[in-house]
Amino acid sequence: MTEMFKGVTAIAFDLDGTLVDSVPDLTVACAESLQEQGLPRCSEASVRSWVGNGAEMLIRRALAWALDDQPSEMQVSEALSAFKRHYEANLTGNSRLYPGVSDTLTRLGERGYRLALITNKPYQFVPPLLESLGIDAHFEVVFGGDSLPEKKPSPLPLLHLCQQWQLPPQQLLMVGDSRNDVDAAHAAKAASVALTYGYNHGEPVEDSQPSLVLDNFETLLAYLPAKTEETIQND
Ligand SMILES: O=C(O)COP(=O)(O)O
Ligand SMILES: [Mg+2]
Repeated sequence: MTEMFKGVTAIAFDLDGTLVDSVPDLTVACAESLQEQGLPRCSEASVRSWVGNGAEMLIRRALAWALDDQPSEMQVSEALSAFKRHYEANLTGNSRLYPGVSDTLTRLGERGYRLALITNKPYQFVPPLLESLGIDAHFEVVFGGDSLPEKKPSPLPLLHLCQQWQLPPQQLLMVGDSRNDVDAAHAAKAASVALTYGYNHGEPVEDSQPSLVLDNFETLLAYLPAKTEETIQND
């Protein structure tokens, strides 16, 4: 199984649902913003199925649920700015890294892989969240959902990273929890690992046909052995 990702030299990680269980704090911010609009508060289970396509889409889905109708653009913009205000005030109170994340990132770095973070979360929240969880130093490059003109499932962030690192996409592995990550990897012609514990709109993530499905983050280590100078040059 160590041959499976033989050509891989760089790994891009998704954030929410892959490295961190952020839904408890997203739920508070989302529920507070609905309540400010005079609407019912949403549950954590609902947010778990709405998250994954960025903050604006999360708010659109929450408003559509609370109104039982499509929201106006004015409602979206008001609820979105309320959401951002609440989320910024409490980014990590109840957000936790999944088991093994910190050690596994350290080991992968030691093994010679270049590590990047590609999330659909608005960029303004990403560096403070990574710092507060103590994992910011692992990533050479960090893209948020608004860092580039398109976000996942577009392949653009992955292709942009490859261009920046002068890497053929075949050398990139995308590790995520949702079809947005897997579809982006497929479209970029990169390999993908899908983790089953995250958020995938209530559907099994294996349906999107990733290269590999794993139940635990640290199992990645079994598939990604140390890169020697020779393998890096020959890849
Ligand atoms: O903000 C979101 O929708 C989630 O972002 P991520 O799963 O791409 O990290
Ligand atoms: Mg995710």
